[in-house]
Amino acid sequence: MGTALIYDEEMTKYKLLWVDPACKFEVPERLTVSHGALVESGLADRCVSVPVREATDAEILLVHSAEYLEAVKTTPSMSLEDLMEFTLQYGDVYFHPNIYHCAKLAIGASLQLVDSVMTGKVRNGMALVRPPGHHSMHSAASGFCIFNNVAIAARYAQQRHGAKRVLIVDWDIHHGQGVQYCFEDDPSVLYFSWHRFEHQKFWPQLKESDFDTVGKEKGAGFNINVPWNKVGMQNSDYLSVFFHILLPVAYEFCPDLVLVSAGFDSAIGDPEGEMRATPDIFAHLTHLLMNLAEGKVCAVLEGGYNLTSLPQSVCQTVHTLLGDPAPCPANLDAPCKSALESLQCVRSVHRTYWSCLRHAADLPTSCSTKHINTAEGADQEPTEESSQEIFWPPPMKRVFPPTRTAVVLPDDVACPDGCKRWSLLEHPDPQLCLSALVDKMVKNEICNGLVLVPDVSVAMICLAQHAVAALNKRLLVVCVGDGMVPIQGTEDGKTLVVHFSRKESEEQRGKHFITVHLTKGCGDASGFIQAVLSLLLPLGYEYDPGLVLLVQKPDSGVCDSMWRQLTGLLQGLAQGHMLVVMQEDERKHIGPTCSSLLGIAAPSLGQLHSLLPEDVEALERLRRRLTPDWKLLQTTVAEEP
Ligand SMILES: COCC(O)(O)CCCCCNCCCN
Ligand SMILES: [Zn+2]
Repeated sequence: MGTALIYDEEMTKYKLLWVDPACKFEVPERLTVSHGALVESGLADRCVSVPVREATDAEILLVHSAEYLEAVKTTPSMSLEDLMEFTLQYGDVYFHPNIYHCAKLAIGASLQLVDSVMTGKVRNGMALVRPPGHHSMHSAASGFCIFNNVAIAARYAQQRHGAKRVLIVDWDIHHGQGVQYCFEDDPSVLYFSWHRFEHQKFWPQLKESDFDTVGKEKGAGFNINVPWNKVGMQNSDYLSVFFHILLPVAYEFCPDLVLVSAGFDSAIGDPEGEMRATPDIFAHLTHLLMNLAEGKVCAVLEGGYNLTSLPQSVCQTVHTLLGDPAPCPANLDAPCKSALESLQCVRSVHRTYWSCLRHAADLPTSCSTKHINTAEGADQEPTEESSQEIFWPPPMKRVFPPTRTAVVLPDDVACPDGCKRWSLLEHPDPQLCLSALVDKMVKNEICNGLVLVPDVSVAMICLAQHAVAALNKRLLVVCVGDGMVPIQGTEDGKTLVVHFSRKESEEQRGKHFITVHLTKGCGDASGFIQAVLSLLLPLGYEYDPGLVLLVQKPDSGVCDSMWRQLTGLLQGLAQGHMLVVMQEDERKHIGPTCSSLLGIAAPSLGQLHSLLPEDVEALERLRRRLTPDWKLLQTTVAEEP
């Protein structure tokens, strides 16, 4: 299944007709450079081009009032003076004779994308639109937005396609208050937004953009605000919020559709965001969402004003939507103190609504006091716009290996569609065969592989030794199932073993040999997925291996959908170089494993029940033990003594 790309140059045909410093950088070039980069890189040709259409009045009225729609309808025939007069009633937005037309196309593009994904015509997609939408409200334009594209798309997906639960992920650097207002009492739409806030000093300077606005009445818990109280947030800060807030909650919510308010003013170089996350981070943010809702992900452009990092970020997002392996995450280190403070605040206020956050810590003392007197900060100016030139390396070219998935199977087992059989014939010695396969992966001739062997333990040792010794690559070994893990020599840090087991392991074998104890092992989806999201992934991203070895021990009890989630999520590491090793009598897992290795989204796990209390305690004990060595596991600020 393909990736839809929806764009029409008509949406570049409006611009600011007078002087207004607040709106000066919302220019048509934002769209032309983004689309141009997709064409230039060959990505546009790999997408399914879907035409735009105009939204109907009924679709606009899903979110907006008739009065507001009627008012906007009068703008095409207005004189310049009338347009300026009309604009004055709203904030940080401008009107133009053609903006109503473009606003209808922006909604129509979003709805065409929803249709294409919900009907299964494509797997996922991106709509490049102008004007953006997430600030516009029931009866008001705001922040360059006329109509709320994504809010209308969410309501449309529910009414037209029967989507029950819709997740909106807003990674734009501004708070989409229009989306928040639209769904704040609605438990069927979970709105997640991070945004520059600076203790309410930053636009739109709303108290209700802070972490303690969680939704109202039945919608309580279904509105998640992550305020960035400082500029300069980096990749580690963004990933930490995904691992410790968004992903655990998103998997518990179990959406039928994921809409992304894809604003790229959260990328480095943007004059509005002033953050320092690099464009490749959007490859990982996108990848981490692609096993939700069976892969039904619709990204709709919001903001993004740096005409270099915007197209780079758009390309990173589309690369990943197409299934291309993600680049290795750029220089991750610890999340900053301010990010940790926000992380702890959000987890604390949401722990009553989400079982995956039940064990979250209390509000940090600093934040509760500062939280009381932030009102003082409201009237001050936000951080001065930095004038010095900012540089960042262009994202690495993402070359797709000639073979995506190689398989080593017993002769009597057919090679699954789309895979390439790696025959034992050329390499009579099975161990040599495995080593040769690893060599091809490291040379990027093969992306990933599945190997069925007589004895996983023997294979594991051989592969570990070869990968580390011969290839000098850091190796992450993820082992699922009880029993010994015969990997020696993790002391040198060249191998990190994470073992999911029902048995509490007595010996703690140091920082690089981690046993995750789950009462029911991998049989309990909610315990297992939470351990994967908030323990395994942070460890894996921080370790940044060159190769991932995923081993399924015999009778591990892991179910197909769980196994495919794990196989899918781990492909965000090591540029997708993952080798799955299973016992050769585990034939029923061959098909499901290969579909994940081929990039097909995993089935959803269903709405997850609460974690077992003993698992929660075990995971928290493990986190406390590991956090001094693994910074991305942190979820709280170190309390001042
Ligand atoms: C959905 O629109 C995308 C967006 O969120 O990027 C719009 C931002 C409007 C920012 C308005 N204040 C500008 C003040 C000048 N420094
Ligand atoms: Zn923005």
